[in-house]
Amino acid sequence: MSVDFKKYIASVQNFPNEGIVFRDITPILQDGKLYRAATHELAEYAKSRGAEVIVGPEARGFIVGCPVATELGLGFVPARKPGKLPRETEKASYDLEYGSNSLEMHKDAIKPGQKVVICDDLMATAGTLHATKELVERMGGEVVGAAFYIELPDLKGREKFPDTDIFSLVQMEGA
Ligand SMILES: O=P(O)(O)OC[C@H]1O[C@H](OP(=O)(O)OP(=O)(O)O)[C@H](O)[C@@H]1O
Ligand SMILES: Nc1ncnc2[nH]cnc12
Repeated sequence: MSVDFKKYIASVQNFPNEGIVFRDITPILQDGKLYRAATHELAEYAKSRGAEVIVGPEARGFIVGCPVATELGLGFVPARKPGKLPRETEKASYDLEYGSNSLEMHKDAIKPGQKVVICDDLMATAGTLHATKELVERMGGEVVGAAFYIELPDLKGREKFPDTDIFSLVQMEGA
């Protein structure tokens, strides 16, 4: 099934801050066929990259990445916001379109040499991708790709990762 996913993304002006156009994927999630189709496209991509594990940043990266992992029979590793993981962690900080934050992963979550595809709903400035990739690499993992429902090309996230393969279902103009 070839789907025009853009039709199902809601654009909300001035959320969460003035000047931001929030791209809301919940209309995709609440339709079982669309959610499955989006998951399937990301799973085909991850398979083509030879993914051995899927990593997703909290929170929307869980919604996007977990079904990709289960479709492929792979494990899922969460990158969580600070203070949520109970065992020893690695931490990386990042800026995003509307603020800054940190992400943590359990230190033993990725095995040296393991091939990782990072999944998330959207790439804007790619600060989140940067932090997630840094955590994976600190543990000796290899990021073989990153997959998103939405990419905002005007924020030039892709240009920050000339050596990383990046896949997105749709590109949307504007910040
Ligand atoms: O490319 P960037 O500029 O880093 O922005 C993209 C990130 O921003 C959003 O997450 P957010 O931190 O708002 O968290 P949420 O998933 O918990 O809503 C989105 O889900 C991406 O992870
Ligand atoms: N414009 C945007 N819409 C939804 N999530 C985002 N995360 C960062 N920028 C975003």
